[in-house]
Amino acid sequence: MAELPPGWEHHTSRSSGRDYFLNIYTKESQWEVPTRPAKKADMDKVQCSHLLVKHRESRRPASWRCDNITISKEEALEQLQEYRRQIVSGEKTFEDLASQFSDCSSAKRGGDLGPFGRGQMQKPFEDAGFGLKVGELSGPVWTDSGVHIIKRTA
Ligand SMILES: O=C(CCc1ccccc1)N[C@H](Cc1nc2ccccc2[nH]1)C(=O)O
Repeated sequence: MAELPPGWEHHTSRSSGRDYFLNIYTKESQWEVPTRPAKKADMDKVQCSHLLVKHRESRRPASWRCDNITISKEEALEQLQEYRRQIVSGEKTFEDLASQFSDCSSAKRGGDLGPFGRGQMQKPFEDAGFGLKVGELSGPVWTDSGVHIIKRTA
């Protein structure tokens, strides 16, 4: 492979055997051979994944998992705290539980919401996300959507 622009690593996919390229700053990967230096994560953005449990008072008490969510706020919190315990103990991974149980469409991507800046997400979520260090897991965070645990990934 010709010399790569700065900030990229050349990898080979274990599943497909295809070459791919990893941005060493944002940990994002791409199939296309990079032609420009890898962009650094902008400090005014964070990247988070989350696991959302909705309840009957959620702004939209429905999701890909359930077309009519009727559990109480207390029950949602109990479920979320059990997921958090399993993640912290190492019994389960965040991505596995978010993929299976999150009431947000981001469940399809292990809970990943992509990078976001201030002013994009509901305020309690934004403040929690910007308050985390990379790799850190939040406690329960309440928004109009329900109750979340948030993992900052970049
Ligand atoms: O708003 C969305 C989509 C969020 C999303 C952003 C970027 C990529 C993929 C999904 N879904 C809501 C549930 C929900 N409420 C949230 C509040 C804050 C952050 C993420 C959230 N997810 C819902 O489904 O009711």
